[in-house]
Amino acid sequence: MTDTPATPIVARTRAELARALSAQAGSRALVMTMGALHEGHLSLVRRARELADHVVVSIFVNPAQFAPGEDYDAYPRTLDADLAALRTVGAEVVFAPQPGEVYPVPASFTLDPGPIARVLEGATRPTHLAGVALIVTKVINLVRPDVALFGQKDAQQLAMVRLLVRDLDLPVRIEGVPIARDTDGVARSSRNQYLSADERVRARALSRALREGTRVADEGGAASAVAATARRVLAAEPDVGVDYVALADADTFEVRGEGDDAAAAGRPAYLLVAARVGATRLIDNTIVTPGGDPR
Ligand SMILES: Nc1ncnc2c1ncn2[C@@H]1O[C@H](COP(=O)(O)OP(=O)(O)OP(=O)(O)O)[C@@H](O)[C@H]1O
Ligand SMILES: CC(C)(CO)[C@@H](O)C(=O)[O-]
Ligand code: BAL
Repeated sequence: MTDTPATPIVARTRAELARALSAQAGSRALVMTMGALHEGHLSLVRRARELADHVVVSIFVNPAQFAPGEDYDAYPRTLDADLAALRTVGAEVVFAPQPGEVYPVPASFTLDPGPIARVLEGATRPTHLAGVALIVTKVINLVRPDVALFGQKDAQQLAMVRLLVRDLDLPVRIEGVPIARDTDGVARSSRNQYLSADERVRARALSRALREGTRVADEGGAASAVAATARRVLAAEPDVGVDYVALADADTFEVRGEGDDAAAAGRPAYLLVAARVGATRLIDNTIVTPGGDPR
């Protein structure tokens, strides 16, 4: 008998979700997304299938994590194509609610992730990670997974989710999944759809900056030299506006400043970049281990 993956069951309400979950026995993995699925998302689902008997994917463009003026309305919504893609990787249940189902009354309760929400992504998007924390908590409570998977592309989000689970004792294991890249090095991202052909070429500067920074670290360069090299690569690309280039400790996500070279030497750190290519804001990162050479 051939095992043809079925089209996932789509639950649009909490009641439909509860019904779909009640039919599952065994362990369950959750992959949360905002849809417009690409190979990065599918790699999370494939890994989820290795880790649990059942996989639930949420598709929800979460208004709470967008500030006024950001791209909440423009964000691509492609549910039919998403379901077809999920069929190929064997996700069984898709939770795809409308905002009114998830936030049924004007919500009064908020979550403050603390200092991690105020640096880097949080400096540019001050309410973003609080909005992510809220939806992650809610969907984990609704789905009750054994394991939830998040991409390392959103490294700060992953670090924040680990803190959330630790601090609030959420009964779930968090698994990070490596960044999926296109053949030109660009990290897969739903927002890549916004790029013109010319901008798409310019977007390569982000991963190039990470590669150059990694080279400097591998040659023994100190954290400040690694960051300066990545910054130079981005500055050389026309029409690319840098929000930040930074290093953050891989364990604590403590952001390394000027003068932290000695503390950063020999410790794995995220080298993180955020930049606007035309009107599209992209992020990327890699892990480096800076040395002690200030250059
Ligand atoms: N290239 C990628 N590699 C690994 N994980 C990814 C990648 N892109 C997204 N993810 C992960 O998929 C999950 C859902 O992300 P999301 O739906 O926001 O996709 P996205 O492509 O990051 O979208 P956006 O362009 O809005 O940032 C997150 O855990 C995110 O880190
Ligand atoms: C985790 C998430 C699905 C919450 O809306 C979102 O922030 C994302 O797609 O990374
Ligand atoms: N992947 C992060 C979701 C956001 O930018 O809102």
